[in-house]
Amino acid sequence: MGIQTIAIAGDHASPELKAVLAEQLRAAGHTVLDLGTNGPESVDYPSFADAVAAALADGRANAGVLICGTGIGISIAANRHRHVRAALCHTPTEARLTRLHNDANVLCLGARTIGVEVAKDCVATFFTTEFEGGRHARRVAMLG
Ligand SMILES: O=C(CO)[C@H](O)[C@H](O)COP(=O)(O)O
Repeated sequence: MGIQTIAIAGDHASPELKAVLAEQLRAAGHTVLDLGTNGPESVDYPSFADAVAAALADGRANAGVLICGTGIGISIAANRHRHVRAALCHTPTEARLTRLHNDANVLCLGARTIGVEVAKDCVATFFTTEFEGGRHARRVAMLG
């Protein structure tokens, strides 16, 4: 995917993992836009999905990472936005295939369901894998 400006956000389940992944992304040369949350207070994951979607829409970011407890709710919320292709990944294989086949622009992770090292591998794979195009471009275009 090349060097990106990456918006990262999540709910109250996310801050610890989010900090690790933000540091990993910075170390890889990306610019990171941290849209919160950064504390343990209970917050609502759809707001953070909306914040990353807005950053993609207005050009503040080219890609995103979203984290909630399972990654499920925040991926559902993110995919309500037509310009977002959010992929909930549990393995680097899924992260690779969703870039190759779906041109996913937001990686979703579950802070309560994934280990830190696997999450880091997902991030590393997602942001170094290019969309394959070809037959997949036709299908991605059909997503609207
Ligand atoms: O995973 C999530 C959504 O898919 C949320 O992180 C989870 O629902 C938050 O739960 P709680 O308010 O009990 O901490």
